[in-house]
Amino acid sequence: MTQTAAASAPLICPSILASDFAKLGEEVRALEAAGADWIHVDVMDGHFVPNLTIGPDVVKALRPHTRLPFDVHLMVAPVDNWLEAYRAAGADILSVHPESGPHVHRTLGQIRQLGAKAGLVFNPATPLSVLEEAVDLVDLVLIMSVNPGFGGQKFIESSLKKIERARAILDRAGSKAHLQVDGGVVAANAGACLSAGADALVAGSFVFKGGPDAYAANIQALKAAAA
Ligand SMILES: O=C(CO)[C@@H](O)[C@H](O)COP(=O)(O)O
Ligand SMILES: [Fe+2]
Repeated sequence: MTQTAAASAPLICPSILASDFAKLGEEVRALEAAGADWIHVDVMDGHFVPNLTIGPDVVKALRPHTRLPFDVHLMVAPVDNWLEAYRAAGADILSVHPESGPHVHRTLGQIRQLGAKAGLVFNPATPLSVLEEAVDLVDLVLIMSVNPGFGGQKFIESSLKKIERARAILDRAGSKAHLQVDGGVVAANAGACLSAGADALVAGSFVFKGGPDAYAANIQALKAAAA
């Protein structure tokens, strides 16, 4: 098992999909105050995944509420025509699925040309062979530990082996890309994700449970998993 990236404190990336949508600005401010590292924004188009969520205008409206990076997970197909709008709205990281367009190599290049960090996302049944071909083009690899579309799902255990395999590919290539896990992440499996080689954890339901007064403790519980 490789430990390269997991040795330091993990990046905690709360997914605002689990927040109170009537108070999004407040929620983002509360997450920053509670010690979040990135704000994970799940963009769903009702086509690539069976849910519909956050457009670029919402990202733009949230931008003044925090200095934390916006980590935008695009579950949209075709995705290319949306990159510029989300970048202009204030996205710092734009992550795309290989299935969301015919030319993922070009898409990743476009994201970097826009001045954003480029992320590549792997669904549970998507093989990592694409990463072998695109490793030099990515700043972030996201392993989905649920099938995308909804928060609150159960962590798929076989994701741990996939995190290990992704870590091996990144290390072999000498890549400094972040390795992020998304879906069903809770304190009880966070340590295993980090031991497998992840350095960034997305968590929605776990961070938001208990309301704003509990955010700091919930984030701390995930960070403590690194120990
Ligand atoms: O991308 C997705 C789901 O498609 C995720 O970011 C979830 O929104 C994470 O929520 P939890 O599984 O932690 O509740
Ligand atoms: Fe996500």
